[in-house]
This record gives sequence, C-alpha cells and structure tokens, in this order.
Amino acid sequence: MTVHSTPRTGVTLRLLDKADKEIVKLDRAVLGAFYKFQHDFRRNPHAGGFDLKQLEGHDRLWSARVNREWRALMIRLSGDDWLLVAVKHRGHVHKNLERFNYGINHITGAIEYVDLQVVEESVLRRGLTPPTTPAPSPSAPSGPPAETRPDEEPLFGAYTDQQLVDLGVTQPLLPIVRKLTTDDELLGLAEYAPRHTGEVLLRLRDGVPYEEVMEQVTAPVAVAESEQNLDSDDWQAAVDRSQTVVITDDESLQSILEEGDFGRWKVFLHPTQEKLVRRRYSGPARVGGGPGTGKTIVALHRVRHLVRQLPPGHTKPVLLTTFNRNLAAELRARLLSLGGPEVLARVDIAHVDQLATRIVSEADPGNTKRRIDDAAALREWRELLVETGQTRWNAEFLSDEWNQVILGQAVSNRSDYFTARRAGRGRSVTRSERAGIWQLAERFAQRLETKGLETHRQIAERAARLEMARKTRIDQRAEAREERGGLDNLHAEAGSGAWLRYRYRHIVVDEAQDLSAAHWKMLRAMVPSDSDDIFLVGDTHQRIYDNQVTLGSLGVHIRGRSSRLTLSYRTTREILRDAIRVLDGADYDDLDGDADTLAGYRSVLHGTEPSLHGAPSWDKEMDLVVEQLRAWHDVPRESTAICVPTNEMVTQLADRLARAGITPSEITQDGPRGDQGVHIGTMYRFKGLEYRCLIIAGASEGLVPRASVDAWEQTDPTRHRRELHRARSLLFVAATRARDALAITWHGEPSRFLAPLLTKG
Ligand SMILES: Nc1ncnc2c1ncn2[C@@H]1O[C@H](COP(=O)(O)OP(=O)(O)OP(=O)(O)O)[C@@H](O)[C@H]1O
Repeated sequence: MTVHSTPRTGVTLRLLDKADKEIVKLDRAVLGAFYKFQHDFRRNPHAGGFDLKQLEGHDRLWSARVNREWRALMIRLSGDDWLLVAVKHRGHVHKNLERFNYGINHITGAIEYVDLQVVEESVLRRGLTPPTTPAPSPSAPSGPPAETRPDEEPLFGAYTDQQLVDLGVTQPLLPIVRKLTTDDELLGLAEYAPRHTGEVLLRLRDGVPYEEVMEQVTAPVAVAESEQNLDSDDWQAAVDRSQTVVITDDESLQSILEEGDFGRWKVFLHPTQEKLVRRRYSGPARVGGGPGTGKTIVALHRVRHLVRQLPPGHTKPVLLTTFNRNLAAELRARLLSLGGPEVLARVDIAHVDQLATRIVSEADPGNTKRRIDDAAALREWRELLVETGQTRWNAEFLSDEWNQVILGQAVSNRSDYFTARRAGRGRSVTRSERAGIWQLAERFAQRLETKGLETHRQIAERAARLEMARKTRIDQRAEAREERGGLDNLHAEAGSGAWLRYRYRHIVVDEAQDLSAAHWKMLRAMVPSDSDDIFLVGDTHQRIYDNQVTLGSLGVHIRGRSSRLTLSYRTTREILRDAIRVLDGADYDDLDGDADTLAGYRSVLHGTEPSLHGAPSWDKEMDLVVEQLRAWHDVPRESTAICVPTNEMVTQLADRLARAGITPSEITQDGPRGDQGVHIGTMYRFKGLEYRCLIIAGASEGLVPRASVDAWEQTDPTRHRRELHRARSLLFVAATRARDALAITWHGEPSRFLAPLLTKG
C-alpha cells in the first residue's frame, strides 16, 4: 500500500490495483466525468448527486453516480474510507449481483475484488484467439504457443480446490479455474483475476512443483503466523496488505491513469517490494534478484521512504549512488517523478566515481590530473612494457594485479604487497616474483604521475583512504566527547559546514554488483554504523566489471539482512527462459562470499519466442538486422535497440541503417546521442536500460566472448574462467533488456553461449 496523507475532509478514496486497468479503457467523455466524480466525491460523498447506494445483498459494496450512464463501484472500508474497485455502465450494475465478489483472502490477508462475468468473458475471448504464428511484431502479442489440447483436459486437474486455496487462489474463481483447458484461457483469467491468483496459476502451469510455488510465491506474501487467525472483518488492517493507492488530488490520479503501465511502478508495489521498502534494518541490507524484478524501483521507493522519516531541514543526508553517470541521471529523473522536488531536495545523487573525485578534490583542490579509464590504463601498461623491454608479465596481468590486488586492497608499500591476499586471482606468484611486480607497479605509478594522469581506480582508492581517515577522526572525537559527557549529535547533515561529521545518514546503492572494494570502503566511511545505514540493490548475475568483493570484509555486514526479488516486471517468460539458458548453470556469489541463485525467478508477462538467426558474413547479418527492424516498423524507433560486441560494429551498423532509411542513435557514455531513432551501442552500454524490442547482433564465436579470452586457457585457467563468466554475464544483461521481443543474430559460428538456446527442444 502506498501511504499518503488523508485529505482534510476526513474522506479517503482509494483505488484498488487493476481497477485502473479498466478505467483507462473508458472513452474520453466518461473518463472526464470520472475525474470530476472523484474530485467531488473526496469533498463530500454524501452530496445528493451521487445517489450513493448499497448494492442489494452486499453489505460493503456501494454504487455512486459518475454521470447519467456510468456508476462507480466502491467497497466501504469504514466510515468515509472508500475503496474504488470498478467503473461500470449502469445497465451492468444491478444485474446478476452475485457476480460481484469481494473479500479478504485468508492466505494473503489482502482485499480482493472480482467481477466473475468480466473474468469469464476475458477467458472466453482469449480462448478464441487463433493459434499464433511466430510473427515478428511484438505489438500483437500472441502468448505462448497456444497449446490447445485436443482432449480438453483441465489445466489444474491435478490439484484439489483446497490445495489451490491454500496457495492463495481466490476462492470464488475456482469454478472458472476448473474449466481452463488452454494457456490462452489462463492468460485471459490472469488479466482480471487478483494479481496473486494469476502469479500462482501461471507458476503451476509452468510446471513448478506445488511446494515450490508455496515457498516462492505464496509464503513471501502470506500473513505472518501471529496474524494467522486473521479477523476476516478487519478491512482497515486488510487494506494495509493490499495493493491500493490513496487518491490525494487530481494530479495523482492523472499520473496513475495517464502514464498507464509506465506509471504503475510509482503506485502499485508488489507486497514483497513494499515490505523491503518499509522495513527497519538494524544495519546494512541487500536486495538481490534477477533482471527486471524492480530492484531499482525498490531503491527509489526506499529513498523516498527514508526522506519522509527525516526531521525537517534543508540538507541532503541521503545519498543515492550507482555505477556510472548515465545511470545516475536516470535515477534523478525517476526520483523526481516519484517524489517530486521536495524529496529530491534532500537527496544527493552522484555516481561512485563522481563521489570519489569530489573527495579527492576536496583534499587536494589544486589537482589538475586527467582521469583515465581501465582501457586507457591498459594501454599505458603496454607502453611501459615495451619501453622497459619486460616480457615476463603481460600487460593484462599487471593491470589486473594493480587494479584488484594493489589498489583493490589499498596496498601502499612493498612489504604489505608481500602478504597481500590474492585469492581467486589465478596463478600464484612467488616472493621474488612479487618483488618484480611491485617494482613495475611503482614505475607505472610514476609514469602516470609524470604524464599528469590518474586512473578512476586510483582516485577511488585515495578517496577510500581519505574517508577512512576522516571516519577515524570523527569516531575519536566522539569518544573524547563521550568521555567528557557531551551529548552532541553525531549524525551529520551534509553541507552543514561542520567538517568533522559523517557526510550522510543513509546511503542507497543501485547496481551494487559492479562497485569495487575501494568504493565500498569509501561509502562505509561516509555513514555512521547505525540502523538503516546502507541499503544496496544488485544482481551478481549481471556483474560485468571484474569487481568481486566480500562485503563483510569491507565492513558492510549484510548477513541476516539479505533478501531477493523474483518476479520480473520487464521481461516476458519466453525471453527470460532463454536468458537463463545463456547462464547455463554457472556459479554466482551473493556479494558476501556465499552463493546466489535465480531460483524462483519468474514473469507473468508473455510474448513471442526470441528469434535466432545466423548469416554467412557480417555484411549479410546487417541485412538481417535491417529486415528485423522493418518488421518492427510499428514500434517507436526509440523503443528499439541493437547491441553489438565492438565499437567498430556500432559505427558500421549505424551507417548501414542510415543507408536503409532508418535513423540510428548511438549510445554514448552519457546515454543515447539523440532522442529519436534506433539505439545502437556496445553491450556495456546497456546496463540498467530497457527497450520494447532488442536485437543482439554479432553474437558470434570469436566476438562473444572475444577470441583473445581463450589465450588464458593454458596460461591462467582461473582468469580464463573469470573472463568467460564476465562475457556470459554481459550477454545475459543484454538479453534481459528486452521487454517484448528479442532477436539474436550472428555470422559464421554462433557464440558458444547460445548453444543451450540452439539445442532446446
Ligand atoms: N511494482 C511494479 N509495478 C509495475 N512495474 C514495475 C514494478 N516494479 C518494477 N516495475 C517495472 O519493471 C521494470 C524493471 O524494473 P527495475 O529497473 O527496477 O528492475 P531491476 O531489478 O533494477 O532491473 P535490472 O537488474 O535489469 O537493472 C521497470 O520498467 C519498472 O518500471
């Protein structure tokens, strides 16, 4: 439930999840009348014009006049607390009254409303959908291949009514559930059934065992044991467990209705998302989950929740951070849309390298060094090796050692390097080898210094050290003060001018899987260890930079405060299934040294099967891409994207599209270059983005993963494994950016990661 203050009149008008779906479909004139209705109703529901009436035989269901023809149906929760569940033509309101069903679900404790006639009609309509061909257009979604069974065997014949009810399926729907014989009919039911019923049935239909559905879908939203004997008449308590939104003003309703599905994330959180947003955590907390499960959405709601708990002020005690500039800009736009300028005013939004740069500049304002990224640093290593004639180590190894071991562990002198941990770094190095590496590392640092260069990793490392030193001083001061019996408040309000204070009270991190050890040390030192200090969201299956960390060893103790989201709101079941096949059972960590899985990861969305096509050459493959884009002509171009493995291919493809009369728009470091046209970028650029239709082109062996990766197989098997892991994750990230349709193309031999997709039955 989303809490807003109740209007001063003492009248509360709420909207039940899914009621909005029907309202949006009303024609403009009725919608206009509905706006006026809700506005006036919130002022005084008892004004004569509404003709407020209880429906015959229904103790809580009321109808009110919207205009001459239309009526609003509302559940009266108590006094003047109303829950709007539907808007119907007056001819349909007083007929077959037994078709209106509403109550408190005994398993989830949430309020449910169903119009059996609407559900039945939807089942029939979908049941009649002709079997679909694998059409390329996602705008005419077809559903999973319509498996109409010739023997008309009921889909859920294997389960008793009691079993279904125990999973939380809405009881009044059971007779319709019993009649379902095709997947299309099931999707028709899911459209208008309460959300939880749809989730459970689709999951069972996917072949997931009963116990797993109970554990993964029902248990997370079931009422706690302490509430088990729930009072089936306590509607006020039930509304807190339901997906509803309070309509506070005309604008709030407008944004729900006009943004349609795009605005739903702002108001109708899933109960599992809602719990994570509101919980009080005694220390750092982590939310994991597969792509599209709403981790970013949860992070944004969490920020708003934290801001609402702050004492009044003008400072920014909440930090919202992420991996890069592009994503930070996106977070800012979304937070503004969610919380408005008042929330934004209390939040500092900056990506991690930007934060690190700020810290370093604060300590060293005269610094004019030019910042370089990992790729540029690698080129410097290569040049250094050529200049020194060193052949014992290659540049990749040294660059990695410097980034992950020396900078990663803040090793500042030779003797520390002799004892530094190198777990998971591949080949072991002897003491004398370490001496040689250290010497080269010193020369490398010297070289950067002389050239006036600085890598982002160096800055992160310096920032971490500066912040940790600052934290030590803060804590020492506090201790001294405590000894003196002082009661000063330690929690800083950033920008208050007092330099020796913690910078933030709360930190929220998105894309946590890609932050380095130095970033975590810096963040840890910026906020006091207290309740709700750090809230991080991320998915290690999507780690595409080589920054594997164990948070506990960096002072970020998430043990016991880790949760996972499993329902994808973005990707269809068909795309999700193929994306998971790309991972092919590889192992993933939970950011804290243990294993993570995608168990229970699911979607209730459906669409066409991903298409897979090879071509004899890159040139011919580009023709395939153009052909696919033409087939998607009815999808706005800016909702369509192509990702390829190399920058060179971006340029070539952009050129080809332009010649075919399709506007290309390259995705740069700062996001897409223009608003219009098909977005094209390398796979790295797609982190955190989403598109209706996506093509992954160039998914060939030799490109995904790059051919050079296999050179490690003999010399450094650990590194080889790591590189393959990363390349696999990159393809997984790319595939899960697609909402409705995914096409994968290659030339020559298909990528080895596609093997499980090409051999599927
Ligand atoms: N409760 C919700 N209601 C409606 N839409 C939602 C909800 N939660 C998430 N979404 C939508 O699902 C999509 C994915 O959400 P989000 O980007 O937060 O996922 P994520 O887990 O961070 O994904 P990724 O790991 O791939 O970056 C977005 O379009 C978002 O608006």
